[in-house]
Parts: sequence; structure tokens; C-alpha cells
Amino acid sequence: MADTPIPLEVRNIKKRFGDTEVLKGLSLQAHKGDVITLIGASGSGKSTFLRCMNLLEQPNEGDLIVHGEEIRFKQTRHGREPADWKQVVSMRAKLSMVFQSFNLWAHMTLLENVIEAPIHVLGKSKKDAVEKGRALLERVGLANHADYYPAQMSGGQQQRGAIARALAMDPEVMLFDEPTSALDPELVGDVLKVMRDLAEEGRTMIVVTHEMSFARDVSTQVIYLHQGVVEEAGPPAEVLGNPSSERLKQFLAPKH
Ligand SMILES: Nc1ncnc2c1ncn2[C@@H]1O[C@H](COP(=O)(O)OP(=O)(O)OP(=O)(O)O)[C@@H](O)[C@H]1O
Repeated sequence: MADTPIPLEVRNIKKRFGDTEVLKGLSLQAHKGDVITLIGASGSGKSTFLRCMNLLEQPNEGDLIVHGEEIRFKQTRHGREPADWKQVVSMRAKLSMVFQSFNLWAHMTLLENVIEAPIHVLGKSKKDAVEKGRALLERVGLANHADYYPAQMSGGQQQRGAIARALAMDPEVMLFDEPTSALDPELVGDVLKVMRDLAEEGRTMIVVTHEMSFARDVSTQVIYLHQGVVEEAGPPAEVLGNPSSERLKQFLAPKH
């Protein structure tokens, strides 16, 4: 039997904004069931790295291989661009992203938000999309909110709704960009609980986070970035429990 392709491989990504190189050759491999957390000080490049993975930012150099398929690029006078945007659309369907602040469509109900992409991107029937959408809303504790508009929901509910929407694509990998940092503290726990459950189920996830307890308890791998370089990476017990870099020790030290 042929080997199942790795859900996501990123090789030697470099990204410049103007003259500043903010990612200096970053790589990772997300195998099935991996939960990779990206940690580091503000401005170290975590979000840019994540956004390069689904081409919300265009890396200047480096390769992306999604479920065994390499993304093709071309050089234009504006720089490097994907050679085939259709390939990007199908690749993004495999890499669902949950953003920092709830990016549900304001003019649609929660259920409409969840079924939109399965119908229009994956070509599912409305009946199937609704059935699956309702099951996903139940999963994230929002079975009674299907007909609510985002403005009628708390930040935590919207964020759990955004997770249901991402799950509706049945992605290979879920990308999370600081999913709890815009929430009031009392709402953080519910969202982290949903993410912990997903990890336990074996979902492949890459998570930019400042939640060290999540990184410690849930990750299979922690990557500590400093100024666009991987300073330390490995299992949480090593990277967080026994860091070798002085900088990482300082980063982890309790702040008063
Ligand atoms: N669109 C952009 N144009 C110019 N510079 C940018 C842009 N996006 C990010 N940067 C710069 O790239 C660097 C990395 O930013 P990034 O948001 O990836 O860091 P981060 O580690 O996610 O930070 P935080 O924890 O504060 O979100 C920063 O110096 C930032 O100012």
C-alpha cells in the first residue's frame, strides 16, 4: 500500500517586507495528528509564518507541499506568485484557518456561515451541508445558536462557530492564529476546550499561541521563533520543560 502523504510540509520559507527579512528560512513537517504550536515574542514572525502556509502572505522563497502536492510558483514583475490560483483554492480547502478575531460573515446566520464553503467550494448538496453543519455546531456547544447572527453571539461563541466552520471543510490541517487572544479571559477556556478535544481526536493542527499551558499540555511539538529563525524546537517537555536557549528561558520566565 502506498504511503499516505504528509498533510503539510513547509521547506525553507523566506519572507521579506520591503528590505526586512522577517522569515529567514523556516521549515516544518506536520504529520497526521501532530499539534504544532508556534511560540515567540511579539514580532518574531509567528503569524507571518502561518499565513505563508496557506498563501495569505506570499513567501519570497521556499516550498509548500500539501498532502503530497507541491504548490507551483512563478516569477512575475511583482515578485513570486502562485502559478495557478485554482491550485491555491483547492489547497486552502485542505488548510482551514481560524483567525484571531472571529471572522464569521456578519450578514449570515451561524449555520449559513458553516455551510457556505462546503456548498460553494466542495460542491456538497445543501441537505448534506446542513446535516453536517448542525452536527458540528453541536460538537462545539452551539446547537441552539444555528439561527443567530454573529452580532448576537459572544466572542467565545463566535470563535467556536469559526472552528465549526473550519471543520466543515474536513481539512487536512487546521491553522489557528492566536485564536483566544482577542477574547475576554472568561471565554478563553471554552475555546481551548474545543481545541483540546480536536487534538485528542487526532486532528492535525498548527497553532500560533501565547497560551503556554495549551502549548505544554496539548502540543506534540513546540517551535520557538526568534526574529524569523527557529531558535528551539521539539517536544514540549524538552522545549518548555528544559530549554537550552537563554532567550527562551527568559521568554518563559513568569512576568510580574
Ligand atoms: N504586511 C506587513 N507589512 C510589513 N511588515 C509586516 C507585515 N506583516 C508583518 N510585518 C512585520 O513582520 C514581523 C513579524 O510579524 P508577525 O505578525 O508575523 O509577528 P508575530 O510573532 O505573529 O507577532 P504577535 O505575537 O505580536 O502577533 C513584524 O516586525 C511585523 O511588523
